[in-house]
Amino acid sequence: MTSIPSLSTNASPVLLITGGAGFIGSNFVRVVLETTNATVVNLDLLTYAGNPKSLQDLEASDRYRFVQGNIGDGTLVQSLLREHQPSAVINFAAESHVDRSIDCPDDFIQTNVVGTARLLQQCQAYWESLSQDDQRAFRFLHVSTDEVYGSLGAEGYFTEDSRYEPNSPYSASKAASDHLARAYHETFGLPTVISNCSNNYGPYQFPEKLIPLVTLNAIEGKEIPVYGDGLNIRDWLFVTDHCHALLRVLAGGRPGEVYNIGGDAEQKNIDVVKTICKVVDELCPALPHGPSEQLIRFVKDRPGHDRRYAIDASKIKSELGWSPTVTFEQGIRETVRWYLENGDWLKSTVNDATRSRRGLGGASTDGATRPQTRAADRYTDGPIDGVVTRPIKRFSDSRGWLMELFREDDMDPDNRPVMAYFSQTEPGVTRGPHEHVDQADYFAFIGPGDFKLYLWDSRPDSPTYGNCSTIVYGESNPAGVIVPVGVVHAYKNVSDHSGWVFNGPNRLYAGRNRAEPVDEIRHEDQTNSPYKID
Ligand SMILES: Cc1cn([C@H]2C[C@H](O)[C@@H](COP(=O)(O)OP(=O)(O)O[C@H]3O[C@H](C)C(=O)[C@H](O)[C@H]3O)O2)c(=O)[nH]c1=O
Repeated sequence: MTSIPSLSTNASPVLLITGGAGFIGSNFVRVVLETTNATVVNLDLLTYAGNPKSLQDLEASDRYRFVQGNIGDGTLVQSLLREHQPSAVINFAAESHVDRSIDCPDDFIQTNVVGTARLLQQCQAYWESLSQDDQRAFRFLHVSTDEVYGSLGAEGYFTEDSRYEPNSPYSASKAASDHLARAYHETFGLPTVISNCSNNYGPYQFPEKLIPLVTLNAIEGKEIPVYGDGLNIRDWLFVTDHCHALLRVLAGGRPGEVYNIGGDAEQKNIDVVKTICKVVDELCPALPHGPSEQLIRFVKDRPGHDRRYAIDASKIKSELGWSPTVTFEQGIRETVRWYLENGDWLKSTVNDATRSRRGLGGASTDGATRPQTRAADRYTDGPIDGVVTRPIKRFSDSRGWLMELFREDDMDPDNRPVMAYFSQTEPGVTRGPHEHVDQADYFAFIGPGDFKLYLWDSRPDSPTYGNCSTIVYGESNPAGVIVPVGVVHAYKNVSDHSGWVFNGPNRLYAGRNRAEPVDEIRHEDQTNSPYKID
């Protein structure tokens, strides 16, 4: 049993673990409860990558307490510290996916930089309130990444003395948080320790990262995106090996020090992908799509893609007696098997937010004024936020009847039609999937007959990102529809007659002679696009 220092006020150690519902955090909580006598308070905001199901089986334990909340919430953190009197705070809470940080850096700055700063501030105040003995026992362990060191060439390794050269918004935000943890030690004496690890893999990893994403796509027969030439190198660390290393750092790491944690398992990405494909084929011989390797697609490279990461872990090995125990081959097999056996966990994860994918059928990202839409890897049936359906109203008097599609005063001013056109659609004809770039699309299917409307939510910031739905409109369901910017849509005439579609844009063609297009309609014409309906 690993021995972790406790405070004089507690019989056994109490750990405040932040981000404990995420991938590494949840594995760490499990390892702590299994191999120590510590009690865990898990503070996690439950963003898209945090899943309470990862720890559901531990909920009954009297050594485990879950609190939903933000590390940046000073009042909450202060009350947790006062109430539980932890002997250590282990900070896993972070936004961690490089691709997301490229698409949307703000959350990374907010959580990783501002959040860590606020957490440190509260920990500092708490630490100052402790007795001298308890101050000596206390640790703030900041869990970080080797990406802060930038990219290696073909030779060499990252050591604890390597220069910080972060290349992505993610690694820059982690670098900033490392500097803050270091500064709190240097300036205020808070006993902070920083660990920088290589790429983790194993159970409970959100399927946006390479290994779970490839595993799932191979199982489901979906294309497997490999960025660039596939020759980038990562050092792979099995997650439980990492957790045991962190326990050693907690028990014996010296305040103000940095420990690099690596798996001694350098692999080219393409080799990782091929190994996963082989293991999937072997464990699932009956898959209909044949050798999984045929799903591999080389796609556009990640911007600023670091070429190689490799860690020299000799400090933690010699000082704290830790070494990785799981080989890459064993770890991959165990991971693939876990994903095959844990469909329920996966469903609970990917229903809320789906795996990100750069390069496969994604909408182009070259225009700064365009919305940041991105094709999800997988779409699941579900409602789509912001799509509005309005019944078509029919009014009549002695002069005849009138159909009203949209009423100006119950529409958003941005969507009020200023022009209109009708188009005719033949039976069986599909209008190609497209999205509008700067204004909502609103239309009504007039009939005769029915049209099937297909919708895909491709807005990464949307609460229903990754959902798709189909709705039949027209004769059997007379309605007008408003489709927000960034929701890809297509429609197909499913009736036996030609039918009419009314479209009411507010400024599709503006200017003299209506010749100048204002809104841009972007068609999904990439061969790998998931937006296919025939
Ligand atoms: C998702 C994906 C990735 N890749 C490539 C990009 C990388 O060269 C490699 C691994 O990518 P991933 O996004 O899984 O991980 P890294 O960008 O190396 O970063 C990871 O390891 C460090 C230490 C952290 O600190 C990050 O939090 C963690 O996400 O595969 C592809 O080729 N295709 C894909 O679909």
